[in-house]
Amino acid sequence: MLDVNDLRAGYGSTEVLQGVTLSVRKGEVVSILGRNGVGKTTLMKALIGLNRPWGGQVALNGKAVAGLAPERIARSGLAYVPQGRGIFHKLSVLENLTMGTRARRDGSTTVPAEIFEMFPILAERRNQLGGTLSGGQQQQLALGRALASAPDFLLLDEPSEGIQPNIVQMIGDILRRLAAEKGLGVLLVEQNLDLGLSAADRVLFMEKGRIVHESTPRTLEEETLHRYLAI
Ligand SMILES: Nc1ncnc2c1ncn2[C@@H]1O[C@H](COP(=O)(O)OP(=O)(O)OP(=O)(O)O)[C@@H](O)[C@H]1O
Repeated sequence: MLDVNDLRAGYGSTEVLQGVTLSVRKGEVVSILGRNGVGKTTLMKALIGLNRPWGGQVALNGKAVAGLAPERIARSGLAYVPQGRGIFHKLSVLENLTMGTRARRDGSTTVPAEIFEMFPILAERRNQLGGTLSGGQQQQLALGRALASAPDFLLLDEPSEGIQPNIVQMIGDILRRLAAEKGLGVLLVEQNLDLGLSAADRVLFMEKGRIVHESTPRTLEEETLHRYLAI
């Protein structure tokens, strides 16, 4: 579903992504783990078009999307939950969710009812300003907004950052469900090993702008965590 080949990107004259190659199948959850600064966020931004790739290919459902504007990539079915959530603080919960529908391919601007079923707190607080929600509620809003675009594929950058363990677990359960029931492909960048391992079918380790190791959560060896995460 998502095929990335030899992707390169950076800032100024510094190449951060030095040839990332990976693929994620329909219905699969893949985690990317790696130390601070190895390029995980840069990878997310290059995939969604916020950083223009310097080279390489990105294909979504077989369609080449590298170098397209973020809006066009979003309309191709890729949704992004950024690090820090990126919600609109001065807009209501419902308005935030409606922003997500802008990337829908069917032109609908109605927030799907299933988003409120998945996140009951968003239904309860639909008229409240985004900025007044707690961190965990904002993270649910960011995920709900991404899902409002009815994507085929979801990118998440550290969704567990700064939120309570019970919400982290809820997000992990939802990602698994979306993959299993809707066939969504999910690529997740995480520092939180619990979420990164419990939600994933496969785990990729990143170092110096490349994917250097792959494992399944079940077969992962402690030595690998030590080597790539210094744990
Ligand atoms: N806007 C920017 N301009 C210049 N350099 C940047 C910019 N953003 C990131 N970098 C640099 O690119 C490298 C990779 O950063 P990136 O944020 O992708 O890493 P990361 O693996 O996501 O780390 P973290 O877990 O800390 O978010 C780092 O050396 C960082 O300092």
